[in-house]
Amino acid sequence: MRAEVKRSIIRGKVRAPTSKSFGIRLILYSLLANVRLLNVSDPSDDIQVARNFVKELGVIEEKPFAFNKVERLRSPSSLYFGGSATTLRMGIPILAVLGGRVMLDGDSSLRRRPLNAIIDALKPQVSFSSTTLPTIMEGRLKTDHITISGSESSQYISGFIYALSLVGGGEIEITPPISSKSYIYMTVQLINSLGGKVKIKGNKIEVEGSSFRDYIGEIPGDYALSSFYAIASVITGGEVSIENLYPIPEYEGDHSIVEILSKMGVKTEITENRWKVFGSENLKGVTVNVDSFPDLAPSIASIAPFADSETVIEGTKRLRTKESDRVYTITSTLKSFSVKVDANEEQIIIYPSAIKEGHIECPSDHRIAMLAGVLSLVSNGIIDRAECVNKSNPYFWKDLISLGGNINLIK
Ligand SMILES: O=C(O)C1=C[C@@H](OP(=O)(O)O)[C@@H](O)[C@H](O)C1
Ligand SMILES: C=C(OP(=O)(O)O)C(=O)O
Repeated sequence: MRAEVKRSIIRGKVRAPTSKSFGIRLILYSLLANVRLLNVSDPSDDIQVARNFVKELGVIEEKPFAFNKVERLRSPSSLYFGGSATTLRMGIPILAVLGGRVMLDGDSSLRRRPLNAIIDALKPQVSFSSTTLPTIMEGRLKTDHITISGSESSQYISGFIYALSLVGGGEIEITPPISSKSYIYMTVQLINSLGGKVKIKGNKIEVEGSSFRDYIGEIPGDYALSSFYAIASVITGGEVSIENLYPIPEYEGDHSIVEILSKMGVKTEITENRWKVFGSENLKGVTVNVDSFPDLAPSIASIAPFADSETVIEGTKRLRTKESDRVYTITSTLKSFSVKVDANEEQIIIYPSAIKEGHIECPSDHRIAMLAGVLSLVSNGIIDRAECVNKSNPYFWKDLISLGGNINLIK
């Protein structure tokens, strides 16, 4: 699908897209208790992957997104994870405690992404035929003390919290540096809010056996995905109100985008579950390390060219192993819109620029299409393979159109 985007003013009210991270966690929680999700009508690709995963393990979906926990989970012989590294890397620890022999695979994007840390952590009890997908995983994890590197992905650690909750508890020792910490906090807070007993003690996480409460409720809104709507309103001279978000917790995370944009000069107001954005007098560049919340890099890159000073995105090393090599795809997308940008191993530097019409093909990375879509609302632009946004937010183009976006979608 091609999205032809013309200069627009983005303004109005919109419901936040549901959070991919919370959504996957809540679906995986059906391995521990019954789950009823009340606000999923058109699931994203990654939510669909998580839904299929729990059903392959034996969870019963009584009706759409109404999951019944089962006493005895099964070990499937093959599983397909699409492009969802969160479901894959949280799923591997769960499969390890269940034991068995299973072929794991994913799409071409997921096949490029590393699994070294989890393979090292599980040997010799669990073996893998390859260090990337497709791979055959065989064996069972018998120990309740795991040591794993924290520098590749936090998703493994979130997965072990679920896995140890399944088998009555244990301890995770994380070898520093610990990246994407905010997602570990998200997992701990969610599990503890539902009856779990998980404690973070320095670089160790203690998981106690527990009885878990059922979850009946919505998937909270996603700040990182909503930030594209907020930024689109700022750079096109509009105002938006984004509903159905969660109250900002004390730990940093995707919700830190609100503070980052405020520091750049964006006028915002946060109430209980609503994020109101009122434009900005003038935008200032910002220096921000994204190691704890890497998904914000494309969002920050979409507003940075409009600031009157340079923006430095630090902690970018692990962006190379996301759905695309995001150091390359962020810089090449910005350059296709005539933005002045530099990059090295640790940083992306974006300079004030007068952007011009751009044209990209989505590089199998939903957030890069969103970056290009937002820039195009100022300079005109074309995004081919625009359906790639469905990985996390199938409403992206429709929401922008409902907010005044002059966008033509050509199948
Ligand atoms: O746990 C999660 O929900 C996520 C963790 C992050 O990955 P890493 O921990 O690999 O950085 C993030 O990039 C991903 O989009 C979602
Ligand atoms: C990296 C991302 O997702 P995942 O790791 O789940 O593929 C993302 O949503 O930007």
